[in-house]
Amino acid sequence: MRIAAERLADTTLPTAHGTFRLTAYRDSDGHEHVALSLGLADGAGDGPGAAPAAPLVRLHSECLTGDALGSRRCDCGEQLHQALAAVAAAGRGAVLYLRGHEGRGIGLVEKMRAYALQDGGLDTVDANLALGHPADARTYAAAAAILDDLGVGAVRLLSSNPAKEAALRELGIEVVARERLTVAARPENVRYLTTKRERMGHDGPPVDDWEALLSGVVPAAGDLADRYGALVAHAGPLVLAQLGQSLDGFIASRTGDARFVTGEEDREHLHRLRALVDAVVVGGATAARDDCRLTVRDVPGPHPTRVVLDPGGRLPRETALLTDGVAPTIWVVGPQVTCGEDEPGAGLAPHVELVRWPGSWAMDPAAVLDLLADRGLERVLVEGGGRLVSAFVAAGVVDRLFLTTAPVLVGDGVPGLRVEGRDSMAEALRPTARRWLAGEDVVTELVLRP
Ligand SMILES: Nc1nc2c(ncn2[C@@H]2O[C@H](COP(=O)(O)OP(=O)(O)OP(=O)(O)O)[C@@H](O)[C@H]2O)c(=O)[nH]1
Ligand SMILES: [Zn+2]
Repeated sequence: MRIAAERLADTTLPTAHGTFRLTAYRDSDGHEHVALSLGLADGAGDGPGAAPAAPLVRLHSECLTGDALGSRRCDCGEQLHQALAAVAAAGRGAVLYLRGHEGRGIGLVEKMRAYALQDGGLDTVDANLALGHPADARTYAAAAAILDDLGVGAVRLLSSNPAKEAALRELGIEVVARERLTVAARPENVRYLTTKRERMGHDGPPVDDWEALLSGVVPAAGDLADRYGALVAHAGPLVLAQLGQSLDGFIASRTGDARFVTGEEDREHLHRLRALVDAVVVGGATAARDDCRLTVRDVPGPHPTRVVLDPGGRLPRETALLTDGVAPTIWVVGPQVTCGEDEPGAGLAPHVELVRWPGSWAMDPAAVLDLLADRGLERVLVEGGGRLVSAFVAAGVVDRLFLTTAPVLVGDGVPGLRVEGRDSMAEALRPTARRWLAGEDVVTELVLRP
């Protein structure tokens, strides 16, 4: 049964989008709603044969944080303004501002509790469920009653939510079309937008799969979801390793020329891995030889912290990692290394932290990972050179190894991955493998730890 919505006040409201008729209602639950409308009375007078097109209508759910405070966690504020602009442009229609809908009907305080759970990793649906609420507790009877009062029996609905359309139909309002409002995906809202699409049946424009993965959401299907979804979904510490080598197992020629063993697609893959981890680790000799930057350039995404394991302190002071300032760099040197005339680390750029490897230990992989974990860097990519990656693999600390092979034969040079020799094939390492083509190259992903 329709909740009566009583009309209590009628006035006008000049806004940035034009001057609307503003009508106030109270429903039988005590919620006070407003309708901002334009041209509805005019349209009603068109008479038979010249029936006006159904007006543009938005049922806007109250969202204090988005509508009034400009929150970027959701798309509500932008949708409200787009809807008002669309109705103004059409010259005929209404935006119903529905109270009691805050937090999809669970109220402001509960929505903020849900946000706190989302800060801890839950998505918007699971956060509601964890608090004992339905994913969506809104009802639209008051909205239908208000439309009735405004003389609107058929609408072109501004929404990406098919459930709203169905609810209005149930309540006897004809929905002749549904038109979507588009809000730009941003790092802060992409997870929310993706969850609405993937879990709440919204059919707004798709959020870019890579943006979704960067925000921790795994799209339902697609190459990127297949390749990187498991890494994104993996909770807790994660150690990845990656090497690009020739088919005969070299990462550089015998003069150290490493440009370029694998192709552009593999480099893009490497940049995606970098964007998905907290830190990348390289050996000092490799960093000195390649003067690499270890940043994310081929795809959107954050740069990882760069960690150079350099027992001999060979990294030249003018190298990009120590001078470019674009991402934090941790330079781990052996206990005996002197870094200049003065105090260790004197004169280093502010983005560089110098760590002296304590006393007698070798830079053993597990201890390196502990050092990084102490700094909150738990998702780590070990990316070169061959000896360093092999040492991490041999230490049994790598979860997944991405080994790209390029159809090139180098004959002699800097070796890529090396594992301990076995006497028989039966003893050889044969981990679960997945592979895909990256241009001319083959990426093989080996699952070393389940
Ligand atoms: N519980 C909860 N509510 C939220 C969250 N983010 C936004 N909301 C509320 O969701 C409501 C808006 O609903 P949406 O799901 O964004 O969109 P919709 O109204 O279903 O669909 P559209 O018509 O396309 O906008 C507002 O009342 C917001 O307060 C959240 O993370 N948790
Ligand atoms: Zn909102």
